[in-house]
Amino acid sequence: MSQLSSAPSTNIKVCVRVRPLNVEQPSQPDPDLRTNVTSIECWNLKNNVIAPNPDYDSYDYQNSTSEKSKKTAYGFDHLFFPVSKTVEIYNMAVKSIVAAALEGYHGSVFAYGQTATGKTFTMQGTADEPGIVPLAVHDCFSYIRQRNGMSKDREFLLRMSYMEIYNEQINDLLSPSSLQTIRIYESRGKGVVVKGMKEEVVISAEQVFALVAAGEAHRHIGSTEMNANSSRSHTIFRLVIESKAMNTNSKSKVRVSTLSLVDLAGSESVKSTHTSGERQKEGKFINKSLLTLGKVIWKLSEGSRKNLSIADLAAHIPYRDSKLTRLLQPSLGGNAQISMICNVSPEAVHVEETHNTLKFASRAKRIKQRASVTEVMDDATLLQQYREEINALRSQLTVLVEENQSIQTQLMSPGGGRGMGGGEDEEETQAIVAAIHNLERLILRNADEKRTGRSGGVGGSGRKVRVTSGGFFGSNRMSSGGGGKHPFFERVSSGGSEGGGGSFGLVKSDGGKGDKAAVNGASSSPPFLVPPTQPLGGTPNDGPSEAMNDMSVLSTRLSGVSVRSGTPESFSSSYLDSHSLVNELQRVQGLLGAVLEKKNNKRLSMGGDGGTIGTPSKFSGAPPPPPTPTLLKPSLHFSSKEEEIKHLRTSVSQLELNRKLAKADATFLSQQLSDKDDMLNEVAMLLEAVERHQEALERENAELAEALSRTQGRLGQVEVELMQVRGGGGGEEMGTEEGGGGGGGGEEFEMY
Ligand SMILES: Nc1ncnc2c1ncn2[C@@H]1O[C@H](COP(=O)(O)OP(=O)(O)OP(=O)(O)O)[C@@H](O)[C@H]1O
Repeated sequence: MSQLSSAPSTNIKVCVRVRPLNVEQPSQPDPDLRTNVTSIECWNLKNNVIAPNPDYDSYDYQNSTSEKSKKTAYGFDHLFFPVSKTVEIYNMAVKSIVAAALEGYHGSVFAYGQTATGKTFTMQGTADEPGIVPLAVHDCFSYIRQRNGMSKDREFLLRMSYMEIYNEQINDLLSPSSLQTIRIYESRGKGVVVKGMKEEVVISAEQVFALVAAGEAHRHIGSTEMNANSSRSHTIFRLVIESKAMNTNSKSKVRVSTLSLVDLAGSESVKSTHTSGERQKEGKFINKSLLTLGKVIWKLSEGSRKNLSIADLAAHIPYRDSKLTRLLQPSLGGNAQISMICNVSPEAVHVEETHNTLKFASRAKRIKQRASVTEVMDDATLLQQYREEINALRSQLTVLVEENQSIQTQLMSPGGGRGMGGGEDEEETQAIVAAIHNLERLILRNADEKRTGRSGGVGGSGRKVRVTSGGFFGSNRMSSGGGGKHPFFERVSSGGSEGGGGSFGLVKSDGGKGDKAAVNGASSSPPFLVPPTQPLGGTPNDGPSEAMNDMSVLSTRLSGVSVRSGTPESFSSSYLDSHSLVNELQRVQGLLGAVLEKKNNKRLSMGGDGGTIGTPSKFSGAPPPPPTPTLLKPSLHFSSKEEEIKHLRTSVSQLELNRKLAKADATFLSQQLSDKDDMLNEVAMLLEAVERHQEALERENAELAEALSRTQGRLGQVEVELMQVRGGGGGEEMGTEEGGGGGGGGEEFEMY
């Protein structure tokens, strides 16, 4: 693995979005709020600064807010007023991260804030106002179609996963019924690895939306007094992006990056949400993990302030204290471009929560990151595997075509049995062509306009397109709100799936027809608009023709390939545990093997010359075609029947031997595979033990550090007291953790 280029060290980009007071009837005192100044309840918003409104005179506010809070102002990279649209936030704070992710830099976007402040509204959006996730997904695909920037003349393979952390348990939203347990472990060289998460190879924005919509049906949502559709879990949508230069040899380096879009559950107090029972339990888990995230952010910001190196810092950051921070460790750990969108409510009743969010945001703003492009030269990248398989299939095709031609020539020659078997040959050849085509269509290219569709990106000038509705969110098992929480994805989902367990066209193989329908969004349900400007309407990659699709199961099974992977949160190179892919390829190869065998037999019966038939690919699950039994060769002459029978027997036993060898090979290989699995399990167990040990050591360390800092604090106090006793007084105020300082531009506010 090599780090190609490193971006300069930058601070996390932090912006704050103030939600409207009343979303049903948004009325604002000032029509031009975006760049102007306004007061909303107890807050003054001015450009990128949010400060308490000294004139706000409610009794509750005056009595419930500390004097210090009333005088603390906060400044950010961007402050979005209640009238701001999500697309503005996207353009300002997220778009560049998406572009960088496609160029090889890891990127993460978080929505953070108190419950009901609009995190999900921001991340997912509605049909009228698409959120960060749909906007980013659209941009990804349109970026690939464009022919400029660092991605010029590159080919891409994208795959997505969708997960939630609910009550400290990671759930795979793409495969909710899977028995596979998801494990996070840290491995040397690979960093934090999530094992067992399903990943779907994706080729269009619509496919991603359909998958997310399917995942939404399984997300935990519940009603609280503050939010009828409150997320009870943190959700992480992630795209893994592999890309490599086109037209270079197949072993060229592959860039691997990830784009993580995180919708955190909201912090909540039992007092305001009035939860009890299950909701209260969920709330505790949410608050606990957010507290750990707060600690991690605080320590990271302190580390950046003191200019500590990432390695020095890593040992002292309590990533392991929650699944959330563990999963986010690679993003927060330095090698990613990050945007944090902090959502707040302007209501006076939530003023203290808003202060807490703003403090969190201010700390996050101090964290420095240095992202770099990761390039790997590795067979484990899916892109590399696909390319090699395509090459192997192409070689087989060439051989097959040559074989066909020679058979045809013989058939056409006088006495050659004209017209026999032509249709079958054609069918077989096309089966391989379709298999190649199906693999090819999973690889997206930016230099092939015809293949990848038309241009136009989010916020750009392309035409709007319609996809179908047909939602199934009413069946969300946790939703108490009837209509579900996420109207955008609800609407883009095509082909409803009641009860959450049905098929979603794109992911399930249904002979290719589900694929096509879902990608095209074709259905008779009423249409609606998806995020602006994405010109879809058809498959971005023109898939194989219907005729080809129908010809053979070969051609359909490879689309929508799922990979269950030990995916790298650390974006490492050798993480693919792509059993399903390999199985699929083995199956295809098996079928091709059978095709070749059939062809061989046909040729034998015609008296062909028994030449080589293709090189089996490395995934070949079928034994190589049997050697041509020489007894049938016209050149052989036997002096007697006995001699012929003897020869026949030898040939039969030779064939039997070949079969046994092939079987032994297969057994040997599968034994090796299972040994490897056992070994991996053992290593995983060992790693877990080491991890536990490390955790214990870290806890011990943390306790010692705390004791040390208490002692130092006490020492400081003693020194101050000593100075006071001596009459020196010190004069200076002791700094708090927040540090004060700054003096808010001559006003009576202190900038946090
Ligand atoms: N900027 C906004 N404009 C219009 N409506 C908004 C805005 N922000 C939030 N809302 C509305 O407020 C309600 C609560 O928003 P949302 O569910 O997104 O909050 P949340 O922060 O995700 O809450 P939780 O943490 O409980 O899941 C929703 O009905 C949403 O549509």
